Amino acid sequence: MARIEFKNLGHAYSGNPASLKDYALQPMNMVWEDGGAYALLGPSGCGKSTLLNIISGLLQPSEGQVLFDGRDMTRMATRDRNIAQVFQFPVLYDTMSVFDNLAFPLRNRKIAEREVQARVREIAEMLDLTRDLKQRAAGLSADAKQKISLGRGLVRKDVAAILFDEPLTVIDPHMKWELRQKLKEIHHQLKLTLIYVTHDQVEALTFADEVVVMTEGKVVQQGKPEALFLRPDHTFVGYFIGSPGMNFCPVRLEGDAVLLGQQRLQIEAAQLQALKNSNGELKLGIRPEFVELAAPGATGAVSAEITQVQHLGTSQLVTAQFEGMSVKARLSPEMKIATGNQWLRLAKPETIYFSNDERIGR
Ligand SMILES: Nc1ncnc2c1ncn2[C@@H]1O[C@H](COP(=O)(O)OP(=O)(O)OP(=O)(O)O)[C@@H](O)[C@H]1O
Repeated sequence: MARIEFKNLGHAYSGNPASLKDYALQPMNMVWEDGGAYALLGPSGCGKSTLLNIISGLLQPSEGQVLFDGRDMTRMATRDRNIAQVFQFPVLYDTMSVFDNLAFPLRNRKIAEREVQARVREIAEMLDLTRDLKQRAAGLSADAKQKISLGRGLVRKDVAAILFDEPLTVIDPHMKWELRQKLKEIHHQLKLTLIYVTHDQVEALTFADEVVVMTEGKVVQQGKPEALFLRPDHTFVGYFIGSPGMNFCPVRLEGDAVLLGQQRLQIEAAQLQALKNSNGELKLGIRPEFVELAAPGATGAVSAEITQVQHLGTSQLVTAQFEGMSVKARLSPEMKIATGNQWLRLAKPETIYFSNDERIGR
């Protein structure tokens, strides 16, 4: 396994970008630690496949370098990079048995047959494929075939990294959950460097130790799932992670007063200072999980109109309007909540402030 490093790495398919907008991947520095389990998360078209293909060597970046353990691999062919890749759809030999499919990457590298036998059985056991080893791949379901593709990705011990490109797309929802758990377990057992591409936040947050969030060709945050939830660096992370995502309200300063529309909001002194120090477009961000009902005129609260209360079993999802803005609150299922006028506390220690969409302050 290897530590993978990007040095000023960027890619523009046109070859001559005039501005940052022209990059599929904006120039960046980044490190993927040896043995780390990473998820690369972002919406369609944000540059995930471009990044993965640069690591595997299917694509040469238009600028910068890719290093494996300090060695420059930027111009190295795919076959010399020692990367295993698992795609959305099964890639295997239908006429071969499951065993031979799993053994293929090892036999191809002239690994001793005794070692092949042992390793294939080990991986088959991990993926619950032991019973199917003698079967021909052709007769198996799409789920089972994709498990074999995962096994083929995991079977070699000597790879620099394993790249998964939305590998659970064809798997049915129940088994998806099981396989995600399996991959996590396998990672802990084998200590592989894994990069798992997905546009599904649940998949990313359950699989990875570190999540890398991308939008419009840019990595906007790399961090542990809790950090993405509690301290998003960018409004996109607040919006994309969580269900529903973070609430955002534009705020403005008038001297020492923080205004949301016509209402004045009392906030902590340190946060007020951070707002005063920044000169961009300001927004308050709070997760629905942290919004509270408050007494009229309470510190950090605004007067709002509750327009909808949805009972969701383990919580109630409340929609409220004020000053032309809409916010959601996730509240306890036992509370009695009526529609109509109600004060909501939005300024709390958990509240994050953004300037030009980037987090400021604490
Ligand atoms: N071969 C190409 N030539 C020109 N532009 C491309 C090419 N491949 C991708 N792009 C563009 O680069 C940007 C990033 O695409 P990429 O496929 O990396 O995104 P993605 O996040 O993997 O999307 P998806 O989840 O839909 O696969 C997009 O705007 C896309 O249109």
